[in-house]
Amino acid sequence: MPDAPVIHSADPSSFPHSVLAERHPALIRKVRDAFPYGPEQHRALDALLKSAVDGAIEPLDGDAWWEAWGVEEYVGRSWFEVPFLWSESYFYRRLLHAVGYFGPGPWQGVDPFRPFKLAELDTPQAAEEIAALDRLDGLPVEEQLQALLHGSLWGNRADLGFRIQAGDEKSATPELVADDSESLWPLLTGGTLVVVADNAGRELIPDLLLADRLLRHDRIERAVLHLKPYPYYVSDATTADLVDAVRHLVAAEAPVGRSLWSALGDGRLTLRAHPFSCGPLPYADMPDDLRAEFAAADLTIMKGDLNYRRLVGDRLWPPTTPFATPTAYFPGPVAALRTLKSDVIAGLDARTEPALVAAEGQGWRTSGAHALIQVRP
Ligand SMILES: O=P(O)(O)OC[C@@]1(O)O[C@H](CO)[C@@H](O)[C@@H]1O
Repeated sequence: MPDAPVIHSADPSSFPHSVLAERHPALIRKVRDAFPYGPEQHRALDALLKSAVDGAIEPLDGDAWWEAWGVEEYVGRSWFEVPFLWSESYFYRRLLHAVGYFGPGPWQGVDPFRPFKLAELDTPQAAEEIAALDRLDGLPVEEQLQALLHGSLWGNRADLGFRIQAGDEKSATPELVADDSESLWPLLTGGTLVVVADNAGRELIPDLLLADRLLRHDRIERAVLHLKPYPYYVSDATTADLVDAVRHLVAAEAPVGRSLWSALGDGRLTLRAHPFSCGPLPYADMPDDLRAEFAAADLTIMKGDLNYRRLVGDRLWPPTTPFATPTAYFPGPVAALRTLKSDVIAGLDARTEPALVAAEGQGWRTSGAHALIQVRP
């Protein structure tokens, strides 16, 4: 595979630098304000705040996965010197340690982001997504599925980490910078669809609506939903968030709630929470068991910005690099549904990037105003 520079955070004018220097401290303060933590956690959060801005990577004692993922190699180096993908992921691990998530103790398993995720389920926008389902029923199946695909795509804007920093961007240039959806439908002919989920709440609900319709119309026999094994990037969906979402749909008396409940019960919809889903590495480095799962699927859909970074590698590709190039290693057909919230991009045609730059400078890469559907059959 051709190489492109790995993204780091050292340049103070860069997007990754702003995530480490601004987004992470703001998030620590937000989490601290949301819970009546004790003195031990306050001390640990203060220490993390200091470390994240001007400290060095410390060991994560007794954490076998992180030892395998290179923590030893980076110990003692500045957070800003190591790959951006790695240091961000490490930040979330450290934040969970600071609040006692891994225990033992009374705060073990208490998700520090849960209040923010739950609030999302009660927004008017979430209610509108459910109400819109009734209007879909009268449409031809193809149109229903296309509408739900777009719902799942744009649901990715509902990312709480991103909204700690960003405004509500509007764009003058076309919203979809790449759209391979025509190559996606022929891959859904009755087999297994893997969805590697991203955010809970307003992104997970449309993902579930799409999976339910595909099952109902026999476009797939089985869906496998990959969730995070622990809280991550603020709003990433865990099993607890999936349960909240399905219970929310049932409580709203939307028939899809019961339909999902029974699909979970009879195995047409199954859940996974692989440790690598919270790993700091690109999917090119995935372990063999995960590779075998993706290889067995008829299609894997990667949701969201972080999964895109991990799929193509967190590198500054020339934007016209074909999507098939950095995804060539992936063991089966793969699609990315993503709103653009970081510098990484591949698979644009020759006219798109100059048009975006002329209209918006480099802001189009990170504003969340644009999205893509890319497929490598
Ligand atoms: O994966 P998601 O939820 O779509 O986005 C995650 C995100 O907000 O976090 C990173 C910066 O903190 C970027 O990759 C991206 O903007």
